[in-house]
Amino acid sequence: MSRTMVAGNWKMNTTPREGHELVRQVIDRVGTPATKVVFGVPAIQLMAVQALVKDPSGYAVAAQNMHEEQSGAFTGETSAAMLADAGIEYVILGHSERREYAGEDDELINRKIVAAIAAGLKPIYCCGEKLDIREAGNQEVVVGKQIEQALGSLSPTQIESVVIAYEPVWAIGTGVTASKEQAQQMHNYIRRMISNQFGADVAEHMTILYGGSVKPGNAAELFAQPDVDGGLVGGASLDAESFAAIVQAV
Ligand SMILES: O=C(CO)COP(=O)(O)O
Repeated sequence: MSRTMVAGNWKMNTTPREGHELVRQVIDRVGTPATKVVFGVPAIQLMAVQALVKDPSGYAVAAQNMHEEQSGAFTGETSAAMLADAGIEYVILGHSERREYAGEDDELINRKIVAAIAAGLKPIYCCGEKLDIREAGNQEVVVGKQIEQALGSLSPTQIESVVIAYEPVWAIGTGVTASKEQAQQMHNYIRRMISNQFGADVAEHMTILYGGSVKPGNAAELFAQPDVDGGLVGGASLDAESFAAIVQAV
């Protein structure tokens, strides 16, 4: 099975009407994709977009967050079971914006990942270093620690549901992308880490996405790296033409 994927993370953008039009235009342009294509949409659009992507095959929907508890008095929150029952396949967890603005850390993200997998969802786990860490050359130590805390407790069966997205914080929304060498080096480090802990077969099948200013102009060279299996795309996923071009770059 191919491990490639292009996922859009719309963040807090698009009204339901705009989202509907965006998905329709992407499907119009791409048709049946040669890679898995995922729309990470605002909560209010999950079910409508899920209904839109049933046909043609190759598309799926991701939530952008969920709560770690199964149910209860958590006003405003969404549970893993709710997402799974709505037919949602993926959930983005640990995005740097949630770490920054909602104070999420890898201990909490680990609990969310475990809850997501238990409900049958596939977590897209985001990790990545800030600029000062990169400048000090400590990116592998920091990303390694994030992955250890968030994924280290998983069983070999649980880890098979996980997609990892490496998103250097300094590249998100800045227009500055990691070079293909920087991306490949970190992705290879992550794959070796997964191999050491969970075995070569798990590592070989794991989808590791790059995120951070992916655009039609840089997608092909990033995705051509042996350990870069596709992208998690923010700004460029909001434009059907750009997103379709990135999908076609895989
Ligand atoms: O955060 C991102 C995807 O989750 C990346 O965002 P940009 O593609 O806008 O840099």
